[in-house]
Amino acid sequence: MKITLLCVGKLKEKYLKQGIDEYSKRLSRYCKLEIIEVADEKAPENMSASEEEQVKGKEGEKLSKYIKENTYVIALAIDGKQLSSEELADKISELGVRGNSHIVFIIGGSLGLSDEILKNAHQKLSFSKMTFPHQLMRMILLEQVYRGFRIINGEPYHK
Ligand SMILES: C[S@@+](CC[C@H](N)C(=O)[O-])C[C@H]1O[C@@H](n2cnc3c(N)ncnc32)[C@H](O)[C@@H]1O
Repeated sequence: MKITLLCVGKLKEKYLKQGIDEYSKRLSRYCKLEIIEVADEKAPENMSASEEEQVKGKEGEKLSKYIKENTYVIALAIDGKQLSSEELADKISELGVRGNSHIVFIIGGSLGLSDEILKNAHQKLSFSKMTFPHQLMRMILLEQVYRGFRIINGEPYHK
């Protein structure tokens, strides 16, 4: 199975880089992992709502270039559907069985994802009602995907 993380913005924090490297290494046993970053647009304070939409739209266009056919697209969104770790594992497993062996997770930038990206995704996934910084979200997602593969394979993992 191939897993792509499609992200707006660069990963800058060293401590997060270390965590992401660790989970990428662990995941290499289970899937082919690819992390793609697209540049974020400048988003100064005090932008109007329409300016914010423009920023998200431009970022969305950059993301779209990397969304290929025959992939299952999961957009991370606060108002998406919440899943337990077991349910995420089931989803990954089900997609693998159905032959959708390429999942693309999309993480937005500081303003979130464009309506277009959210509308076209197969699923919107929420990790809670709280807002996480996009760089941290990347690591949390990788940990949950790793946990998912451990669950699928019936392998022990700390509770
Ligand atoms: C800083 S957040 C964006 C906040 C923005 N105000 C919004 O409502 O989307 C950056 C990205 O991280 C992801 N994210 C942050 N918190 C999340 C959560 N609780 N569940 C799912 N994704 C989340 C989303 O992809 C979001 O676009």
